[in-house]
Amino acid sequence: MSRNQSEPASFRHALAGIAYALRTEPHMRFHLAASAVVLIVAAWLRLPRGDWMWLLAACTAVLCAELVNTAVERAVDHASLQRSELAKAAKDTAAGAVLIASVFAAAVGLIVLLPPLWERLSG
Ligand SMILES: Nc1ncnc2c1ncn2[C@@H]1O[C@H](COP(=O)(O)OP(=O)(O)OP(=O)(O)O)[C@@H](O)[C@H]1O
Repeated sequence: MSRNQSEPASFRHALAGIAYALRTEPHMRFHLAASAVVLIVAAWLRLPRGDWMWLLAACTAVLCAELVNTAVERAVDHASLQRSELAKAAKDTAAGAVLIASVFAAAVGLIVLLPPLWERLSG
């Protein structure tokens, strides 16, 4: 592996990593679909720019956490498929990152998206 790889090559590898996670991780597909729905609803509600920033931050946090979680799972399994306390700690900690990002995203959804959505649907 070259340490001086060109920018387009690095970009291609990053896209390949995202495509890999989408192909192999149902959670990643769910988070991407949920992000798309949230952003479509935000556009429909014509939310102000400040609200968009929160929603984009929440979607980005969840997708990045899921990518890192997938990377940790693969790296641990590549190192050894044997069960160990350290392997468990690494995977559980990475899963914790996804949980925290998901709770943040749910809170942002409740605070930013729910009130205007409720208003639109009920009025
Ligand atoms: N080598 C291992 N040694 C000890 N415990 C492990 C090991 N591999 C997995 N585990 C435990 O099983 C849990 C599930 O691990 P796994 O690799 O199956 O990920 P997962 O929960 O299926 O994630 P995803 O659904 O995102 O693929 C881990 O969080 C950890 O607690």
